[in-house]
Amino acid sequence: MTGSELLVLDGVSMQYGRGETAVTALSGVDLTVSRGELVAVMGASGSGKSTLLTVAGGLAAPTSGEVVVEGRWLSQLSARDLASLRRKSLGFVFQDFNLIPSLTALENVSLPLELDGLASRRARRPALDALAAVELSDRADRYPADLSGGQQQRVAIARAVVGGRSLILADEPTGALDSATGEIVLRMLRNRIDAGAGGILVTHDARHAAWADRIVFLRDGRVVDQAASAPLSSLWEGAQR
Ligand SMILES: Nc1ncnc2c1ncn2[C@@H]1O[C@H](COP(=O)(O)OP(=O)(O)OP(=O)(O)O)[C@@H](O)[C@H]1O
Repeated sequence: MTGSELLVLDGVSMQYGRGETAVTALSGVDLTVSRGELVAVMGASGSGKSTLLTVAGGLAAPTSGEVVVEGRWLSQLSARDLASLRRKSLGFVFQDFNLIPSLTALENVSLPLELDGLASRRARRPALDALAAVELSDRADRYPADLSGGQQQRVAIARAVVGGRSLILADEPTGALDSATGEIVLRMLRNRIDAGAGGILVTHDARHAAWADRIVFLRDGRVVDQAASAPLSSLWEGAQR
């Protein structure tokens, strides 16, 4: 490792169940995500995309192989240290936003910091900064129900990066949004990555994958191809002309 890697998957395989009913969801996956890098993961339904995020985020241990987040081998961590690393280093963004309806945008973004033991008074400033970065300062006191889908997803991105969380794992974050709103959300995600985070973006949409630096294609749990996204985005731009 060179030190700029936020995430390394080294020969990661994941099997659900045992015996005849066992399903191999990932098979020998090698993947690195560095600071400032967004990697899109594409593949058919059932190809292992969500499993890859689950394993990368330390939510499940792989059957074999190693996951290294910010230089720390997840297999070597106690359950407590793993939970702490997840809270401090990782941010998840889901298709359905997953905001807490009874909390304002600001409170939703503050929550991970408060769960980490920061007094809510002290969590306010970094939470406001994170909301400003997704251009939602003026919506800080609104509840999720008063925000559009795109605004809710931008709050979710703010929550994912608040307090210097460095690795963003996004599972179809644009799935519930129309394509123009999806583009705005991806631009915000891209801005956060350019500011020094790193991320994985699972998407079915090649136009959205074009926001990434690299695209990894999964089939039956294996990485079958990798491409720089530039040719894809120029293809798309060409098609728009
Ligand atoms: N908890 C589980 N128990 C058993 N099998 C599972 C479980 N989760 C996923 N699988 C299986 O593992 C394989 C990969 O699933 P996964 O959800 O990672 O794929 P995916 O590419 O994210 O699919 P989709 O695009 O439909 O969300 C599939 O065959 C799926 O049925």
